[in-house]
Amino acid sequence: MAMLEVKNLGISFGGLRAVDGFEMQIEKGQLYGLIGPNGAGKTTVFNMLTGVYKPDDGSIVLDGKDITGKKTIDINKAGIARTFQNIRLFKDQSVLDNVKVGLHNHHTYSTLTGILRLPKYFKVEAEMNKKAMELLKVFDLEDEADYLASNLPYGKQRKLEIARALATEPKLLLLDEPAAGMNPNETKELMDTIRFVRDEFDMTILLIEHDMKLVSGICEKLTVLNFGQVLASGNTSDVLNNPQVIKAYLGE
Ligand SMILES: Nc1ncnc2c1ncn2[C@@H]1O[C@H](COP(=O)(O)OP(=O)(O)OP(=O)(O)O)[C@@H](O)[C@H]1O
Repeated sequence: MAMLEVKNLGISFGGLRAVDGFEMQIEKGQLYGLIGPNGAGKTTVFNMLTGVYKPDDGSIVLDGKDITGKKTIDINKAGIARTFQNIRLFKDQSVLDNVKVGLHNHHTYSTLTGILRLPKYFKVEAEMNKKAMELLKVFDLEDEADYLASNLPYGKQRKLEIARALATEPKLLLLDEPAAGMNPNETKELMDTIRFVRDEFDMTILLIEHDMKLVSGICEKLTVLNFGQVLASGNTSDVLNNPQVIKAYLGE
């Protein structure tokens, strides 16, 4: 069974058919890329996968469970986590607290327990601190646990965003232009991080990216969107050598 199976997905904004007849199948553990020119509909696909937009047509099945049209919070609980094109951390909170926000999906106590500081509160908090520190260690961020998120350099903020997404224990991780605004060294390090996350967490990853070096370097499969429709999909090297793809996108 595929980890993600998308069939005939479509959405319109007023008269604009932003995504039409979109299909995609991602197997467990795959590193999959969604590429295409500006305005092709890539982020709109992410927004439908994560419940930000409700699709007009089609179906989205995650690990055998139909999640089409569900709310963002329920989709996250079902197992999809994402990062954004523009980093969206809680900038005034510590690095540690940013990861703990993600952990709240699975570690909970009632509001009353929190207010009254009942024993369960301390137990759950201690567990969350331990788990969050473990995740920060994986990303080499443990020394900065008490820093404000906004004080981290750009590349580390990206890592922290990925760590926070992983804290929700997703089955599928969506990365929206993770290399945006990065210099070549930061991009190289990011590629290592993404590969590491896939291997270490046995994670399935779908990413949107314009940086062809990153795409050809780490993605095993690609889908190309053009004017809201799938132009090509398949193995990365086949897709990147497809004359239609070169004409519509790579030849720009
Ligand atoms: N909420 C909305 N209301 C109206 N139009 C929208 C909305 N969201 C997206 N669109 C339109 O849908 C089309 C696809 O946009 P989208 O942001 O998905 O493209 P993209 O492939 O992610 O582009 P980029 O690579 O520039 O990020 C665009 O024409 C965009 O203007």
